[in-house]
Amino acid sequence: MARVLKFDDVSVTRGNRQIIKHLSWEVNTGENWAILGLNGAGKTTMLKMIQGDLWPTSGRLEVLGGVFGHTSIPKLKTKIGWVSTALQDQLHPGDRVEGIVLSGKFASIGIYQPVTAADIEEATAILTQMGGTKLIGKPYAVLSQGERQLVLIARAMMAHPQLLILDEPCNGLDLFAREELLQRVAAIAQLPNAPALLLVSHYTEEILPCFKHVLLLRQGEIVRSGPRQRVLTVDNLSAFYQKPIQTVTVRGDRLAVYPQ
Ligand SMILES: Nc1ncnc2c1ncn2[C@@H]1O[C@H](COP(=O)(O)OP(=O)(O)OP(=O)(O)O)[C@@H](O)[C@H]1O
Repeated sequence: MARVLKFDDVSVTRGNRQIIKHLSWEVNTGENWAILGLNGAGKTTMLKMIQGDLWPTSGRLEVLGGVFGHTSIPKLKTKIGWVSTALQDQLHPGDRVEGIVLSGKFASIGIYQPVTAADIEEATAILTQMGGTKLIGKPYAVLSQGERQLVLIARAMMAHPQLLILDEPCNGLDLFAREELLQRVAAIAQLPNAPALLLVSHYTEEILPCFKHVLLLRQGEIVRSGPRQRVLTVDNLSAFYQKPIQTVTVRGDRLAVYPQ
């Protein structure tokens, strides 16, 4: 497949307000993108569209080779991994970690289909690979925020996704849990059959070097998009936030941004 997704003049209207405005954007195979935007910019709306939970009011949207209106959304969902605190809210508190990971195979909340011994083996292997062996057997409700995010990533990987959406995955994580989670994301990017990664974050320092493309979204419109070196400049970011900012480069290629 040559490309992962393509927004072509996509708009979303709610009431008399356009919350996504004539958005055109393309993610090609092999690209990982980060999306930055202040609260209310329309990031969640974009992600909901990509997963087929919300349809464009106008325009054309293509995700993993399927054009909305001509493709099966339930089938599409099985190819997309989704990690977000919104998904955490939908999980059943009493479900055990291994069951949650297994449910990723069916893109369901809970398991309603037969599970094979190979499935169980794979879920255990994924959890082990991610350093989550100690979580096996624990109910979801008792997990820390960092552990919950780890389980969601493992769940997403269970489906062998072609696209992995990370919607503010570091929300609520302490300093060390955040770095740990980011390193897991970096490891996923290195996998031979790595999914395309789409990260939504409020913090530029979470944009790991594996995210070589960045989109800046403001009030439903793309302000800038393209290779990170061209987008993440002091001038662009000051113009984007409409406030003077200063930047500090941390941990190699990661950029921390502060108001001046
Ligand atoms: N169903 C809806 N009806 C009316 N307005 C909506 C609806 N859904 C979203 N909006 C509005 O659209 C705008 C974009 O919302 P969205 O949740 O996509 O922003 P966001 O960039 O994800 O914000 P945040 O960073 O706070 O999560 C917001 O102003 C929101 O109030």
